[in-house]
Amino acid sequence: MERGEGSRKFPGGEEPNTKNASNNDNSPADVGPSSGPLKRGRGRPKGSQNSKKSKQSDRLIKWVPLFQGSINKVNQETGNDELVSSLMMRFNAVRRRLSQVKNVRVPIGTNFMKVEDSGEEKRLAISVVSSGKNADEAQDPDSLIYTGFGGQESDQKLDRMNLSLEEALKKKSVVRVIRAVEDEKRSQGNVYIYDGLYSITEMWEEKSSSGFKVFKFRLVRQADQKPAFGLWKSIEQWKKELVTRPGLVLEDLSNGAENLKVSLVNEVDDEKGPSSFSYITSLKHTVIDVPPMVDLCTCRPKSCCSRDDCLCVQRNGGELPYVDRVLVTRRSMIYECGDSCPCSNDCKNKMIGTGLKFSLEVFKTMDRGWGLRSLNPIRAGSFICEFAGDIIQQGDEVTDDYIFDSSRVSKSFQWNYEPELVGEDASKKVSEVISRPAIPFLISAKKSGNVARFMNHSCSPNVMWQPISREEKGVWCIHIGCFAIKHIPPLMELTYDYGAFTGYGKRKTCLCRSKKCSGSF
Ligand SMILES: C[S@@+](CC[C@H](N)C(=O)[O-])C[C@H]1O[C@@H](n2cnc3c(N)ncnc32)[C@H](O)[C@@H]1O
Repeated sequence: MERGEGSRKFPGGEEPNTKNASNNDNSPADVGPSSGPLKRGRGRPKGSQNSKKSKQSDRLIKWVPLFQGSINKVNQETGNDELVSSLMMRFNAVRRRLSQVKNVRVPIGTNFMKVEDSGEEKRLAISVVSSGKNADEAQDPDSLIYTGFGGQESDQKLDRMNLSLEEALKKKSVVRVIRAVEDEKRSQGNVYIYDGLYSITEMWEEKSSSGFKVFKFRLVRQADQKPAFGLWKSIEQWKKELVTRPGLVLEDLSNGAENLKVSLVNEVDDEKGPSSFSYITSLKHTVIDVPPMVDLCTCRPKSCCSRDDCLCVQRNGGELPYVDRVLVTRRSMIYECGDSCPCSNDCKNKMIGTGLKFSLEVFKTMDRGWGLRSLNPIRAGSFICEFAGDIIQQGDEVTDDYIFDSSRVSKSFQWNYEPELVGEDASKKVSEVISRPAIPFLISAKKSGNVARFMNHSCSPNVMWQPISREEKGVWCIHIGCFAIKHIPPLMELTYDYGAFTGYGKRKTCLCRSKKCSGSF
């Protein structure tokens, strides 16, 4: 049944393509990107256990003008992709912050609009969010049988949502469908996929397992739409049996070096793989953090990772950089617990060296050689991989295509949350500017490297890099961690901004196809 499933919690942020339904009768609107989130949900009693959250929402309403301040009138009218993307990033930063305080709900149900019909006002269903919990809904990518609304302990009535779905059937109008799949990374979570337009082709009544009348609606996906939910279903199958993946060249490019297989796929031409290199999982030579730090974390195993006890966490301004394995604040340097810290490997302040979290795929692009993507959806802020390779000494001649240069300046973007938007002290703001290290460092992944060497450049990237320092055998060493800037759906190419050309290597013409492409990198 759909009812009650809206209370599923999503710590750590929103899912790719998640929609929040306004006018949703089923579950209270909450913090989310659409018009719904800032209102208190209808039917939620004042002074209930949600009142704390309502206060938080009220605080948000107060600060909305600040949020909108940077959008000029023309853009408010027309919008544009870049602006929407940047707004979503700011919104998600606030959401990440609020998720640290309280979990976030995604409503399940139907969205409707009011229409005039022969002088009568009617409700017409326009979108449906399916939980996928009902056996009929879970499997078929081209259709689903949707259960109507009503209590589980009485007959459903032909009113409100059920009436709006019946109206869409009568009018032969389309509904937008959002379908859920289980989030394999979080036992309590779902990922919501926008699956395009469906028609309601049939409606009937039947008895539920508890003996009450329920309405059922058959929804059929309209033809000639790109697969969305269907693609996720195919990916589920490939992950179970990699050999079924079309274009598979190699099951594991890392040859067992990584904790998860890195598949190699070519659906474009006959090339059998990239030129050879040694697969390593971390930086071969370490870069010593300057100035060297001598203090090591002294916390005891059980108390490690907390704000007060852990010296490493205190170096991060007293805040844990990761919450639920998601990077919550980007800084010039993040200090992780290291070799001499007494904490275990699942310490909340350790990310580097903990292995891949997503099934990654190196694939042949149409025109930029090989690229990298994931078979799993990736939440904004998730750690993707380290940039592994050899450290190039200053003064060495650098000519290869696999250079990571920390002195390149990338386009700035707003990723950290803005304290004033959640009513917090503005002085808590952490600068977005990743200050360039005193001695810039260069990594070459030409001879030795990992999956990061396949990440192509984009002027509108979905991955960012973050310097991370941790103690290894008594010295503090810098690593480069790659994190998702946005929620990234499966099979979307992972790209980062290489930054402005500094003279190392060759300047190249950019083929990223972003609307904001600067032409070269
Ligand atoms: C670090 S490698 C990335 C992996 C590479 N595509 C491969 O096949 O091994 C960087 C090189 O990829 C190509 N490349 C990356 N991003 C590109 C872009 N936006 N436009 C054109 N070529 C790109 C360029 O040849 C660049 O020197």
